[in-house]
Amino acid sequence: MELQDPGLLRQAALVGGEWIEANGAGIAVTNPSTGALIGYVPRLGQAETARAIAAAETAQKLWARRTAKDRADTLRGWFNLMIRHKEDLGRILTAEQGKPLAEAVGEIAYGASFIEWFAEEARRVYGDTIPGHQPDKRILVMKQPIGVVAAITPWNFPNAMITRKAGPAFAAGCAMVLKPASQTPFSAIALAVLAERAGLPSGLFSVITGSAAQIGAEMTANPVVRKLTFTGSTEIGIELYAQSAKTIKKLGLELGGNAPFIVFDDADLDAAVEGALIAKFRNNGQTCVCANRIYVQDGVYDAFSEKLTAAVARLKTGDGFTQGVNLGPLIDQAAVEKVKEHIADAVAQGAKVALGGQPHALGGTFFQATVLTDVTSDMAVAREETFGPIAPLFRFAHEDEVIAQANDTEFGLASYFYARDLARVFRVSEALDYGMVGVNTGLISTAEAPFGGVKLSGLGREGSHFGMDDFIELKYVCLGIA
Ligand SMILES: NC(=O)C1=CN([C@@H]2O[C@H](COP(=O)(O)OP(=O)(O)OC[C@H]3O[C@@H](n4cnc5c(N)ncnc54)[C@H](O)[C@@H]3O)[C@@H](O)[C@H]2O)C=CC1
Ligand SMILES: O=C(O)[C@H](O)CS(=O)(=O)O
Repeated sequence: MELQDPGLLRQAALVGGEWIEANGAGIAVTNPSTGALIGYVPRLGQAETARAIAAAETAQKLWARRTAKDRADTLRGWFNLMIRHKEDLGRILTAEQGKPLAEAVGEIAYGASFIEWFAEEARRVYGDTIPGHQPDKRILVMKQPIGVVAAITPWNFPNAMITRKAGPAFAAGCAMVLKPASQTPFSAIALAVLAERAGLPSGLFSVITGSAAQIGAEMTANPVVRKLTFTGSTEIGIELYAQSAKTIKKLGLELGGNAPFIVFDDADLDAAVEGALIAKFRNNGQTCVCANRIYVQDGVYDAFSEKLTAAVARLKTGDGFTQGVNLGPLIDQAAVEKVKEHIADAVAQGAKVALGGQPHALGGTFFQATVLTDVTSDMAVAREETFGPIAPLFRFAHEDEVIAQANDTEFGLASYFYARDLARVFRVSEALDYGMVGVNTGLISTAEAPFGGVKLSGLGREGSHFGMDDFIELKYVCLGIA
């Protein structure tokens, strides 16, 4: 891989301030576009995780004693390095995850924005004084870092899902032990290389590669870990939630989604098509906030369907390093099988393939961008998160009908709708049972806003000033001044 700074691609893990080299063994990391070997990372487990947690406990105490300004300055230095190296970080990300290079570099900027945002938030963690309940009492409320944080992150945003956690954690004065996804560890390792260069103290940030079950077991059982923050499937989130019960950890869970995307009769159709393209096809449909179900009101169904199909037909699928490619490969063969199953199930129940529907001629894990029409709520694609490039169109007649359909899921992460009537905008925003609502936009994720869901989509919020709270404990001090 051609990098301006080859030192960013390290075949090693960072354990308590010490680099453990893979030395040509361990977990092989391959390019999902070509199958080519990128390199190896060490196959570590419980012992190394325990060592990293112990080092984090020591480093965190010293880090928390620094001034907020000092922590902010270090984080800003990390941000500056991420931006300076964003092309290299993007190339590493495209190589191991597959998304088009422009989109990968965009993720680096998005990921860096969390470090920038929380460098600023670090200096605004304010406590409270409250009028005493007795003449000789004074009440203080202190905000202190929760301590050692364990983080487990997914392959689909191998940079931003880490910084969305590391930013507030380090800003608050915490330490972090991270297990990245085995498919995309090099993006995490490159972040650790830059964190060291930025002056993050040794042991404060560890990146452990290896057995997810063993590493996760230590993270959830070790009482030194006071918070676990996880982004990934609901299935694994539930497992980790249960594993954390015995040590009563604070949990941050960013889990699966099943986002509805609703187009009302009064929508701006061209804007709705543009919004549907980004909400559905960003990262080739491999995001938890992707539009999973597209509901179109009767009066505009045919026009919207025609416009969307024409726009999707213009999307180019291919290797993320090829100029002009919009959609990369799916992450693995299992993802391809799930897309095929959803299409086969829908067609068997009466849906029609308006575009695509087949594995791409490029082979491997490339799949045609697909538009399905006449989709109904009985089909698997309506109930399960596809995590791939299928745009299923559902027809509806009335507002209350589509709200009921949109909310008929155990997930509650992102939702979207296009309408111009102001009363409708408020009615529908309030009625959708989701953590996030995009109105007349298909792209809502930003460091300034609280990202997160309800129901089986998780717990807590990441980003915005709310994002600091998840890494802070409140301490009530009752002062007797008699
Ligand atoms: N809500 C959100 O922000 C996001 C949700 N997701 C969801 O995750 C799924 C796709 O991402 P994946 O990475 O395949 O999810 P996944 O849940 O299989 O893996 C996520 C992370 O958990 C680790 N992991 C897996 N089993 C584990 C165990 N037993 N103990 C400890 N760690 C374990 C994996 O190695 C990876 O690092 C989709 O359902 C998607 O919706 C993915 C990204 C963001
Ligand atoms: O992992 C994901 O899907 C991200 O949470 C989506 S986003 O934050 O990049 O929108």
